[in-house]
Amino acid sequence: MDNFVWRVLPLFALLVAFVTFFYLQDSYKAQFSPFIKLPVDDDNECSLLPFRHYWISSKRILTPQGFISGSVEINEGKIVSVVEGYGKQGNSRQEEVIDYGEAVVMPGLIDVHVHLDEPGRTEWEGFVTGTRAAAAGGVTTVVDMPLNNHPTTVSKETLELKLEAANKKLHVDAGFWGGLVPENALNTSILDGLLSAGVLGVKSFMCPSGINDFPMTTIDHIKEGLPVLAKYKRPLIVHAEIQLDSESHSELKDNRDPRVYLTYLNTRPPSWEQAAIKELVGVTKDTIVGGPLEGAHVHIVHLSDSSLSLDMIKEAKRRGDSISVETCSHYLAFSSEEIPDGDTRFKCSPPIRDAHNREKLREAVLEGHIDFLTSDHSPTVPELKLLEEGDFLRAWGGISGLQFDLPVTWSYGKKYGLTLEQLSLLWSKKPAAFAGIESKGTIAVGYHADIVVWQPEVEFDVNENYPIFLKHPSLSAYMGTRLSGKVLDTFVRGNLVFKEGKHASAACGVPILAK
Ligand SMILES: NC(=O)N[C@H]1NC(=O)NC1=O
Ligand SMILES: [Zn+2]
Ligand SMILES: [Zn+2]
Repeated sequence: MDNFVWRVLPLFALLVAFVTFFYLQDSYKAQFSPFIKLPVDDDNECSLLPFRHYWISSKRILTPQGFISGSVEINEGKIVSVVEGYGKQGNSRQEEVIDYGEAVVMPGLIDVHVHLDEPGRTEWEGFVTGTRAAAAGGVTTVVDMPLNNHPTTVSKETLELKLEAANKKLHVDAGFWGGLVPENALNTSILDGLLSAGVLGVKSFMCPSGINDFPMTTIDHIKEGLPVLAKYKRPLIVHAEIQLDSESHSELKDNRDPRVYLTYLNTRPPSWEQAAIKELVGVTKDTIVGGPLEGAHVHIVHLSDSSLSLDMIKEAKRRGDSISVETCSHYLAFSSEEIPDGDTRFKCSPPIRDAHNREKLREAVLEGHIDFLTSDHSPTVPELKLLEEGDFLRAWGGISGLQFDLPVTWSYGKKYGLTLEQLSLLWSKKPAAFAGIESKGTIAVGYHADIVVWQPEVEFDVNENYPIFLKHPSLSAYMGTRLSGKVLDTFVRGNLVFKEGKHASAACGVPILAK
């Protein structure tokens, strides 16, 4: 008997030591250890805060009922109470209250249109740089596009590659769009597999995408895909341009200077957007309640043309089609007249059009005809932007903007009458509802504590000294501009992931998969 005790006792002691060690490790990591209450060393940590239960207080907190002065109580990543009255935090301990004074506390931005290009083209962007820049800009969720990465995300297997590539690299949360291409449109079991695997919807191009393994779809391919999407109640998002090579454009070709922006602008007239949208609204009429495509939804990405294209979308909405539309920061900020010769940072498709078009687009935003805003962050390597040659015709089309979503749309928006309340709906609540991630985008009880704290009145210059966290800061379309709206701190599910220029060292964003 004695013998037995002496044999078992050391083993038992060893087991207790092991269990205690791992318990302490884990609870230390998760920051709710009952033993350790000291501020954590932030190396390898998700949050720059030492606690999981705390209060954020401010005189300007944006809630669904408007601005309040008060505090938001956060516990384990969620908002557990919103209390009116500045300085009243119930029975909180002083050190667990972060007081932001006059700074605005707002839902984090949700940018549902970014190309982070991983796997396969990390030299263009990548999950680490892209999501660090997002966090620095107050963007707490991104939804990544199925192309510019290689292979493109067009099947269950390629989505798995993307998820593998994103593992431990996300500094904010990320959802993923799949791609609708002829192959999976004509073999809907592949499309079914992609949707079952959790993409939030699928994206297609009605013109060449610029990426070889992402071929364009015609309206017939789209008609094949929509019933499958209807079954899952997930949107089809469309790059709506159809290449029309009219004679007047071929005449222009002989005599054109590729360094002049107008040369490029003339190659992609509004009629391209109009042709695509005309075909799309011919299909969305069947999405009305009781129609043969009920449950399907079509979303038009990056609308640039604010004339006939917008009229057709408005008319389709009026008759009850399930259709929505986004525009991007750069179409609201810039006009073709201002783009300097050779400055290919501003090349994108559809192109940035003239100031009159921009005014009408801004009006449409104010009047609620544009459902939400995105960046269409689509960078590349400097060599493909051909900045030296300044050749608008051959340069990569895509604008780098992700880090500046908030200050750009605010700086220009406030000049044409956009309010902070409208801005927040356009960047948080509406894109959350659209992408089916409704646990996000609002400061109210039960929602994820995804929050940006910023100072709308503070101006700053975007120059070589400004910390841009993207892979290629020099490609930023906002380099050289003065903007209003300084982001102080960013919280993702309660983790303080960015504070006054510094990131939490661990990447604790999670992939968002549709069920
Ligand atoms: N492939 C890709 O990212 N294309 C994007 N770039 C752009 O300017 N418009 C787009 O659709
Ligand atoms: Zn596009
Ligand atoms: Zn895009």
